[in-house]
Amino acid sequence: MAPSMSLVHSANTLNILDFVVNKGHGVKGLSELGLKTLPPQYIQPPQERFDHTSNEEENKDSIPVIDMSNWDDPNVAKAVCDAACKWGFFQIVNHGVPIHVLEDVKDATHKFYALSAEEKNKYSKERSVSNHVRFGTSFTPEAEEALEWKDYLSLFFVSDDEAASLWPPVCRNQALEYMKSSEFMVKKLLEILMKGLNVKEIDESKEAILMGSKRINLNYYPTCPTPELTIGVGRHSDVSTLTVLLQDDIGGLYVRNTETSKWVHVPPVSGSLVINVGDALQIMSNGKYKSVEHRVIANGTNNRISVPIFVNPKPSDVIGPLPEVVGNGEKVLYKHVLYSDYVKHFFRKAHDGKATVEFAMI
Ligand SMILES: CC(C)(COP(=O)(O)OP(=O)(O)OC[C@H]1O[C@@H](n2cnc3c(N)ncnc32)[C@H](O)[C@@H]1OP(=O)(O)O)[C@@H](O)C(=O)NCCC(=O)NCCSC(=O)/C=C/c1ccc(O)cc1
Ligand SMILES: O=C(O)CCC(=O)C(=O)O
Ligand SMILES: [Fe+2]
Repeated sequence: MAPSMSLVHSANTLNILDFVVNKGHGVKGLSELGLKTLPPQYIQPPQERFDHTSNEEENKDSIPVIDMSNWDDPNVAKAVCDAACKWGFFQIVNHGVPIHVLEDVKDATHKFYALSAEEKNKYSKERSVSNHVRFGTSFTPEAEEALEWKDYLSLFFVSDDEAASLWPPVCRNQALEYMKSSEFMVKKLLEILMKGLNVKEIDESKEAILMGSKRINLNYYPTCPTPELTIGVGRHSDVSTLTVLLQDDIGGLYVRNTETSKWVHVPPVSGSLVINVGDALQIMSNGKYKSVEHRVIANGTNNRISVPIFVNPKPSDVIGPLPEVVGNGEKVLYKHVLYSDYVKHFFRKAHDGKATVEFAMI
């Protein structure tokens, strides 16, 4: 049901956290109230806001767009490994994931968010029948001083049967199809990246540690009354091995250039997927491949969605620099950590840029 006018007029006195978090309206519900000003809970400290006055947007740098038509082309392998070392981010086109699968999962994301607050709230942390399915808002509201202008549905994949019984029916098949059709591409990318580290083949145990678990998030960034005061997602790096990100045509994702520290926009490219290195691969590669800080700005005129697949080690895996990488006597930068401990550490605090990986530093 649409929020009543009395609710709109009493927005100043509205208990924002109750409305957004407990009642399941999310920031989407807040956006649809038509607020003219941003609730104070969302006002980010100046250093976290996007500085439109700086020349960052004029920056001519951009992350590579790599054509994957020929997986066996050595130039393609070089472009992938170079991008993973320098940027930690690249976009791929002609990647083999059918375009209709990408369109379908974007449509399904809109359909999920079009459900009533009551329906979506059945999947909230408090009500969800499983912690493998979670609808939420911001990142970790309990730990954040300022909230992020974003809602999400996070789905941890265990099996088709579990997904069939637990995942929301409006988006379940489309999310599964996107994950399944990306699998070949992910495996090929990991093969290329491993070759670049002198790891000749991905045997069963390597495959498990690189891609033993998967999580898909359906992100929704509603139109914001004063986008310059808040943020869609704060500065962070992913804790995955690799992330496959599908974004729509709105834009707003920025990546830190590791050489200049400037923020570089990742422009929407029709039919492309954004690939980024996560902390687990940075650790396994002993820092050769970079898990790079990124963030998403809030938008004053459009709703935006994105659908990342996080390809991860299994929670029960112990990760550390691979023997093939540090066998030559190079300085070992990271210790071995239980992957689920690492992920819990990430989720228990607000986004804090590149600080998460300190958990694994020697
Ligand atoms: C630690 C996990 C995630 C949960 O294990 P659990 O046994 O079910 O443990 P808990 O239910 O006690 O959850 C641990 C904490 O993580 C929180 N959490 C549990 N899933 C979630 C959840 N999807 N969302 C945000 N908190 C959660 C959860 O609320 C809880 O916080 P707290 O209550 O304060 O102890 C476990 O499934 C695990 O190790 N998974 C490994 C694979 C995995 O999910 N990897 C994460 C890839 S995600 C990634 O790279 C980036 C994600 C990201 C996401 C949002 C961003 O803005 C930016 C980035
Ligand atoms: O929405 C985006 O473009 C990026 C989202 C993101 O960084 C994440 O979910 O980890
Ligand atoms: Fe991310």
